[in-house]
Amino acid sequence: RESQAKKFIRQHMDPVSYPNISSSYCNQMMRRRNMTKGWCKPMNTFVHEPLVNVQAVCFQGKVTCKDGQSNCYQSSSSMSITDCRLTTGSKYPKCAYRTSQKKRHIIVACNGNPYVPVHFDASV
Ligand SMILES: Nc1ncnc2c1ncn2[C@@H]1O[C@H](C(=O)NS(=O)(=O)C[C@H]2[C@@H](O)[C@H](n3ccc(=O)[nH]c3=O)O[C@@H]2CO)[C@@H](O)[C@H]1O
Repeated sequence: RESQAKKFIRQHMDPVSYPNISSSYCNQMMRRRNMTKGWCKPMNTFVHEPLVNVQAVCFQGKVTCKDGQSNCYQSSSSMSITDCRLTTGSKYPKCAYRTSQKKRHIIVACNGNPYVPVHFDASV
């Protein structure tokens, strides 16, 4: 069984493939990281920073999560991310994504011991 921490890494970490992000990056990565099985995940962000830098966010600016919980943290610096958003005409099992590269502060939820990211809440 996949831990929440491992799931976060699978779904949101891609430290290596910045900056030559092509327009097909999301179509490839959403499949490769298993987010197009059974359904097309509507929205997903990949973070192009070293894992240790993203893990450090759990000890940065405390903010309220979208779900009202208080275990969310906003990165003090902006990070290179790629947002993958399902296109309107997309029909399962053909999951077609728009790839957009951004520099944003990320907001993650953290849990457990060690206290690590377990959920990607938003970017600002
Ligand atoms: N406070 C918490 N503390 C601890 N755990 C918490 C907490 N909150 C949720 N979980 C857990 O996380 C799990 C999970 O998958 N939540 S999810 O909302 O569906 C994820 C969103 C995100 O993947 C993606 N998205 C969204 C925006 C964006 O910019 N970038 C971007 O990628 O879209 C998804 C839907 O929005 C779930 O098991 C829930 O229990």
